[in-house]
Amino acid sequence: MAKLTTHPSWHALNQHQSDIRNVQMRDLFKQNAKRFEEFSLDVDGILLDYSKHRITKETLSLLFQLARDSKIETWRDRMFSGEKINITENRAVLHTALRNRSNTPVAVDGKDVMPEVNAVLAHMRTFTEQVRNGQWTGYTGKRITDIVNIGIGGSDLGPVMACDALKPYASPDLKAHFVSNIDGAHLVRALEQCDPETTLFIVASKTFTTQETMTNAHSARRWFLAAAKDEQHVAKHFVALSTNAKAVEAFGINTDNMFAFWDWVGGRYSLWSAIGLSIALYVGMDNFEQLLAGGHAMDKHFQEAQLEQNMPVIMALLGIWYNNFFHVDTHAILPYDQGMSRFAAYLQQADMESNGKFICRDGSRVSYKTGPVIWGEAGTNGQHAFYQLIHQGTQMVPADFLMPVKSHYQVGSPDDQHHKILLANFLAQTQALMLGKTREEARAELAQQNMSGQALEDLLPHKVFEGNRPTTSIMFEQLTPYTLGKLIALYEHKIFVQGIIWDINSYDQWGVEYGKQIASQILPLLISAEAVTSFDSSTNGLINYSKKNA
Ligand SMILES: O=P(O)(O)OC[C@H]1O[C@](O)(CO)[C@@H](O)[C@@H]1O
Repeated sequence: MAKLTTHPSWHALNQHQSDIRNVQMRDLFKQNAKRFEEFSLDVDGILLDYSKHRITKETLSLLFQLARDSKIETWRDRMFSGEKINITENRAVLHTALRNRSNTPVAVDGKDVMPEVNAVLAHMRTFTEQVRNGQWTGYTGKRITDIVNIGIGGSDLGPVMACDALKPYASPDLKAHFVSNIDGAHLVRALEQCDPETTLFIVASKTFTTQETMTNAHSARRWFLAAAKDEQHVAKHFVALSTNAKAVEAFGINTDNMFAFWDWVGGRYSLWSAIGLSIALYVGMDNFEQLLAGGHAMDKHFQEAQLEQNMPVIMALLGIWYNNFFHVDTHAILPYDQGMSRFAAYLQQADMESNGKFICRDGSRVSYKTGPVIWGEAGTNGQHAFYQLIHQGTQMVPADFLMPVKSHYQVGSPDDQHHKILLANFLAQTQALMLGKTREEARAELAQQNMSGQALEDLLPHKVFEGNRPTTSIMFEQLTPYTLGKLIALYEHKIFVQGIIWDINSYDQWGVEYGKQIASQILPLLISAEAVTSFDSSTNGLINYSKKNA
């Protein structure tokens, strides 16, 4: 593939950026009453408003050309067809097969994976129904009341986020806990709320070797056996979600109670697989399948819509526009829905572990910026924390605002004031960020408040908002399992498109390994009594301080 920066569209975008960088969005809205209609898209109940961006029709057409120069459509088809596009691990990238509700054949190494996918889904259905209807009991015959998912990264963040988001669909008889951190506090605090007789542990690990997960799982097993006494009872209380049957067996979990998935499912793309078992237990298998159906609907849109009407492509290109042509460093995810309060954390892994890379697919170093820092918080909490910087800070922070029109929670009657206030804030923020407040407007406002003279002049500069700060608004009717599935898949494909344009492999994560390697060298040294001198002086000093004060 030709180097990104040599594409004519790249040069044209650089030139175009210098032509329009001072254009004000407020003027673009004044000049074109149809700006919203022209820069928004409604796909199967998800509305994407990208009119509050520093773009014109020309910007978009250059960006679409860049996507075409990067052969997005070809790469997309290669991914969906099961080609091994994860070149450093020689693996296909097929999380889309997990939610392939059309059940069309998808081949890896010439073999259709759909029968296996469907078999695991059927296993999940049988098991979740047994647990939820009380047929599956603990070792004393009591029904399961608590599930504890033990996993980390992709084996945790997706299930945590989805269970939180879909709480209105949850069974009132089942509480879900998530333990990820190796800090013992995480496990202890979860176990404090559980009874060994009625707790089911789900050990979720693709590799079944991850230090945090295996240590937590062994400690949970000890906690359980301290009460249950007999190893045979483990079978009723521990199930595994993994690709590694040998390690599952070695842990002592019957492989009948193992829910499999495959190496072509990346950890951060795995909530659609058996890793979603905690979601299926919590909200029921029908709802889990709705989540899959939503993901599949977005897959079809991504595959079938032309680039100009393609939601993930548009979002990816807007990200490229700011990242590579305005040189911004971050991207905020701001859901106005309390249930989505873990959505930014989920996308942090999905995006940053995928696109935080400086090496091109051919092994050379990139000469442009790749993935931004992803962060965020649920509205309106974020407003009272970091929005100040988004409004008046010195750096541009493009942000996605997400909001359901209807809430699951009606508070107060006759009309739900909470949700209306939330909606008003959502709408106000994006408008304020776009419009800003000019010196003249601020002056008039202060005068109206009876300020004048030097006092007014002193305060005036602090009251000015430059505006022109870009936001995307994503609205949908209600946060249902189907809609959540669509939203997650939307972001997954956005990440894919950006990775292809940046010419990096979005599906490995070698960067995570290095820290793990060093931790394994340090661990034995923490146990010995001798002072450590083998590392740099800072690391030696910190190790020796911790030993002295242990
Ligand atoms: O499911 P596993 O194998 O325990 O891995 C957990 C996580 O660790 C990582 O490899 C690195 O954080 C992630 O990609 C993965 O989601």
